[in-house]
Amino acid sequence: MQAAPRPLAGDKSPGHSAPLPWTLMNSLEPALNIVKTSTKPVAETAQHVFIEKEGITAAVEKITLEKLNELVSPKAYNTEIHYVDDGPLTVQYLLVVDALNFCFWPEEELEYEQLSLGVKAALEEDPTALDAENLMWMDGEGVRRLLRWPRDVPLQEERARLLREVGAGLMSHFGGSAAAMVEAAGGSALTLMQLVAQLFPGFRDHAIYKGQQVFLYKRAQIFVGDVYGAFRGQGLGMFWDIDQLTMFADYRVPVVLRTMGVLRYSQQLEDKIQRREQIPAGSEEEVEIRACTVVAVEQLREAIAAKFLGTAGAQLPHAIQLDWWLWELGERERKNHPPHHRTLTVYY
Ligand SMILES: Nc1nc2c(c(CN[C@H]3C=C[C@H](O)[C@@H]3O)cn2[C@@H]2O[C@H](COP(=O)(O)O)[C@@H](O)[C@H]2O)c(=O)[nH]1
Repeated sequence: MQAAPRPLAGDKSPGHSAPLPWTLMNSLEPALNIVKTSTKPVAETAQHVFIEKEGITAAVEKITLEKLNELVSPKAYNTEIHYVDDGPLTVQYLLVVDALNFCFWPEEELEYEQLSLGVKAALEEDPTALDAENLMWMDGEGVRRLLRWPRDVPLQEERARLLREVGAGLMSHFGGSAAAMVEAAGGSALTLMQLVAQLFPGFRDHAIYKGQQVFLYKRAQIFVGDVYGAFRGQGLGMFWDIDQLTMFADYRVPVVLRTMGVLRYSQQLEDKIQRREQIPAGSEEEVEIRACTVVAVEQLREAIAAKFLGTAGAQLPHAIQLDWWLWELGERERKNHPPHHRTLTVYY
């Protein structure tokens, strides 16, 4: 695999003065995939959530070559509900959306689409709406207006703080430009993931599970996946290691994997979720749900690779393309599916 181009000493790419150490770290260590490596041991010892081999086999059985081609098509990314102009403003838009892309469930009617369409409308109304210097002054009322919601949105003040954090981080490192931050990652998805998590604490989605640090980096990864999807893998969306990203550990996909028989919860956990009891952020149950979801999608991908090995015309979907399929399925079926787990958090 071609390593990311290493910035030459004194490289003066726009937005910063010296080569970024994390680019070197990731170009030297593309295998240093902290999400994959830290979620595996959780899945191996989990006591509340279990990955069912039979479920994986049954799910892959149903995937035809035609379905496979659908999963890898550029149309797999939903551009209807996003601002997409093939330019730097699309990157600014995606960073703002993914800074707010969490915890809609306390508001029954609020879904991800309200967020993506609300920010899109704000940008179409005022192209400077997402400029870093405006984000730096964002307040709770400004967030409610962004989402065009009739009342306060869940964690409204936190969402405002996270946007201020993005505005300040972009101003201090990349002249206010999210596109300059993407360019600084040198075409490496893992480098961009690390860069976002290092610059903006709100994206540093991790937990301590039985003393071990577990990285999920859901919003950092979804931002990279969204740039890849919105630019259809070209230009600013071209990442040589995009297949290193995992699925995005949210609260919708675990439900889909349960209905497919891929994930099984302990009776005790199932009862809590059925009672709509909150599962605390960082608890063993929460971390096991998220880590097992990541590992289960990796195992789905491996089983798909084995099934279609040598099949003419078959292209292996990236974990993020499997994610988009599972998430869209979960969104469509959410009224018929069992309840998702409810964790109050800024991470997903
Ligand atoms: N795993 C995964 N989680 C995702 C997404 C997206 C948006 N992606 C779309 C955009 C472009 C692509 O084409 C996708 O269609 C949102 N979420 C998460 O879901 C939850 C929201 O759920 P609900 O309350 O029902 O709206 C919340 O945690 C949110 O962060 C995804 O793609 N994957």
